[in-house]
Amino acid sequence: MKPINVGLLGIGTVGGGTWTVLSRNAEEIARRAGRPIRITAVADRDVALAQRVTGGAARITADAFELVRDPEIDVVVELIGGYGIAKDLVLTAIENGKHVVTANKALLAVHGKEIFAAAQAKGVTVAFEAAVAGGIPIIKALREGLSANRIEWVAGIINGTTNFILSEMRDKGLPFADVLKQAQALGYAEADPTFDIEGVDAAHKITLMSALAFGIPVQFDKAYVEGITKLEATDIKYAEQLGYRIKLLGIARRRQAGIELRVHPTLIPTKRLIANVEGAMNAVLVQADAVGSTLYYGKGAGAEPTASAVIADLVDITRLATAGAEHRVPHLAFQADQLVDLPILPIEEVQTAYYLRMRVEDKTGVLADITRILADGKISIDAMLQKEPGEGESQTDIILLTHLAIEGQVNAAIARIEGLATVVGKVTRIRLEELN
Ligand SMILES: NC(=O)c1ccc[n+]([C@@H]2O[C@H](COP(=O)([O-])OP(=O)(O)OC[C@H]3O[C@@H](n4cnc5c(N)ncnc54)[C@H](O)[C@@H]3O)[C@@H](O)[C@H]2O)c1
Ligand SMILES: N[C@@H](CCO)C(=O)O
Ligand code: NA
Repeated sequence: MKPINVGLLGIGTVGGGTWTVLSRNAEEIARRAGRPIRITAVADRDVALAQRVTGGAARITADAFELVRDPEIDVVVELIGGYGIAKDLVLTAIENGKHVVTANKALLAVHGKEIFAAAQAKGVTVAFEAAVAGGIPIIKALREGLSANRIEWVAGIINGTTNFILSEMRDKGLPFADVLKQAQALGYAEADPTFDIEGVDAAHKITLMSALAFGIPVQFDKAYVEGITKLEATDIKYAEQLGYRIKLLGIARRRQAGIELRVHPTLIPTKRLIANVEGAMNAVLVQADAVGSTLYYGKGAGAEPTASAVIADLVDITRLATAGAEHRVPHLAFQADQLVDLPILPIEEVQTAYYLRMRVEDKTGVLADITRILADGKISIDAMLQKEPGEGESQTDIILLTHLAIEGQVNAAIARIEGLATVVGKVTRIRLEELN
């Protein structure tokens, strides 16, 4: 049968992996897709790299625009990254009637509305399994596998770089900067690693999952984003003593008043499976009304795991090209004219539990003052850890875990606690999710 012709934009980490896996498993992939899938042309500004990887088995160009307009190309795979040129390339490919596969979560989280609308109007597909949790088929699960359910929440460890950093810091006591360098060398980190460590990459991914889970538009600008750069080793240690691990979690949760969409370091009970996801591994936990909770685990970054998702999308598109466009699955799980505009709740209205650490003068009555302030704010305490002052010290740490509370009220209580003469400096506040 006539092969489907793929034009590959960018042959770096993921592009290289895609080339390798597609070459290695060509026969088996063709048996699944119904037709051979061939990368016939590659555009990379590093022409020498493209020649090295392909060994002359594809046409190479430095001009990506030439490739997205090439009438011989059926599907464009965009693996350049970023919101810049990638956006123009994807829109031009769509305009030229080509299906698109991309791993670019930044592009879709920020410009998804425009890109999906353009694809819908043109009758082509933009597939993005690789954009969320790399090789884990979470897009397919949310879009197809769980389509009977009312999804309540999605929570995931969806950035390999930060999970790798947190694991290595905890287990080996290695400094942050060294571990970040390792993550970059292993090909996990984004071109700009601040996207990883400041939580932006995870926010791109949870934004996409929130659209798929709740049938809302893609709204990255409304996500609350907090990374791991301010996390202190002391809190990782105290959390362990209380039976929790700290993970950078992306959370999308349905509430009465709207949707919570947030990324931040989070205490999770160590006994939960997801708390034991270590290194560059990713995991996504989905709570839905009929099936209950389901957990998806695997490699969220790296050349071949990400290529696995890119190629699965290529297989879907190849089958679709044969079967006819009427078999298309909606990009965001819900029909394009059925999206609802549920508000994204501001972070002050979010409801979660909290870990609070404060340094206090070791005097009687301190704890009573603190608990009174919390009670005034309708914040109840679930657990407490009070350290003995060190030899010759007059100050000590108090760590409190709260039950569910409204963030705005917790912030107000923290301000009052910090105003107490017996409380030294700032209160450290980390959110906590029981995930049950
Ligand atoms: N690396 C991962 O583990 C991973 C996982 C999931 C998703 N992603 C996403 O996949 C995409 C690619 O990431 P990567 O890690 O493979 O990046 P990379 O930097 O390794 O590869 C990008 C390639 O694009 C080429 N390129 C850059 N600008 C170009 C231009 N204007 N024209 C032509 N070629 C150009 C570069 O020369 C390079 O070879 C990004 O969107 C990234 O977020 C990466
Ligand atoms: N930089 C990303 C790549 C996968 O999307 C991560 O570390 O998870
Ligand atoms: Na995926």
